Amino acid sequence: MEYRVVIPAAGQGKRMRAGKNKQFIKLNSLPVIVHTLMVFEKDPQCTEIVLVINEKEREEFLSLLKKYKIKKVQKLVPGGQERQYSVYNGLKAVEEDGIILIHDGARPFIRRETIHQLVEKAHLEGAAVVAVPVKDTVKRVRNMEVIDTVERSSLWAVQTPQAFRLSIVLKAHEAANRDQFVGTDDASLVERIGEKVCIVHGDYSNIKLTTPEDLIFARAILESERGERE
Ligand SMILES: Nc1ccn([C@@H]2O[C@H](COP(=O)(O)OP(=O)(O)OP(=O)(O)O)[C@@H](O)[C@H]2O)c(=O)n1
Ligand SMILES: C[C@](O)(CO)[C@H](O)COP(=O)(O)O
Repeated sequence: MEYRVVIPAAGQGKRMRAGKNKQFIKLNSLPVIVHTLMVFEKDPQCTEIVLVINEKEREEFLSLLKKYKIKKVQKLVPGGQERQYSVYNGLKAVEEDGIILIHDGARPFIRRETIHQLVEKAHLEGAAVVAVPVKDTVKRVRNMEVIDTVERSSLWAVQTPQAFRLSIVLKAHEAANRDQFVGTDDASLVERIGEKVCIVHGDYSNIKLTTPEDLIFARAILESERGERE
């Protein structure tokens, strides 16, 4: 089942405190964004990658695409102030209907088999996201005081990719813009217009590189899975 992917990579990486966009940090001599792009470049079912970037970094991204021979990125689209606006700019650049994945450039460890399960689920149901059961106890807190404990058995930590029929996720973004709603993921925009969103059980290793310690985990994941990743 073919699909296209929008990869938002236009953030500043403030929480990483690396002094540059975390997409350019090297893991085993390859920039984070190249690890991520390669998963889709090598997947025969992926027909197009739309990469959303900070315009100030266009030359740096173009040079990486050339150096690593990443051919499926035919569109480099400018990002926005929020991740949601960057994703919307990417979605508007997709010209054909079908299944579209939205995947953070900062999540380099997504597995092809998970992507394919997700695409199938979205094809059947309209929307599906990768998630893992929460391991910690989660509490609602105000002013550093516990308000209540959230019952854990129904809690899942949602990651990306998030997969949708293009028409559904475009409608959801348009509604969010109209209502000036900003969500932390794309599925929340689809949920709020009443569409069903299904879960595909992913891997705990599909981490989002957000804070410095995530780089330690990332290098350990690469070491532990050396040679396994396609
Ligand atoms: N305005 C934005 C914000 C984020 N992203 C992208 O969305 C993904 C997830 O966002 P996050 O991990 O929060 O990245 P940053 O926004 O760069 O991190 P920070 O919040 O620490 O600055 C990243 O690949 C990031 O580049 C984007 O394209 N446009
Ligand atoms: C979309 C996401 O990766 C799902 O877990 C997450 O919400 C992105 O959050 P961020 O603060 O924009 O990184």
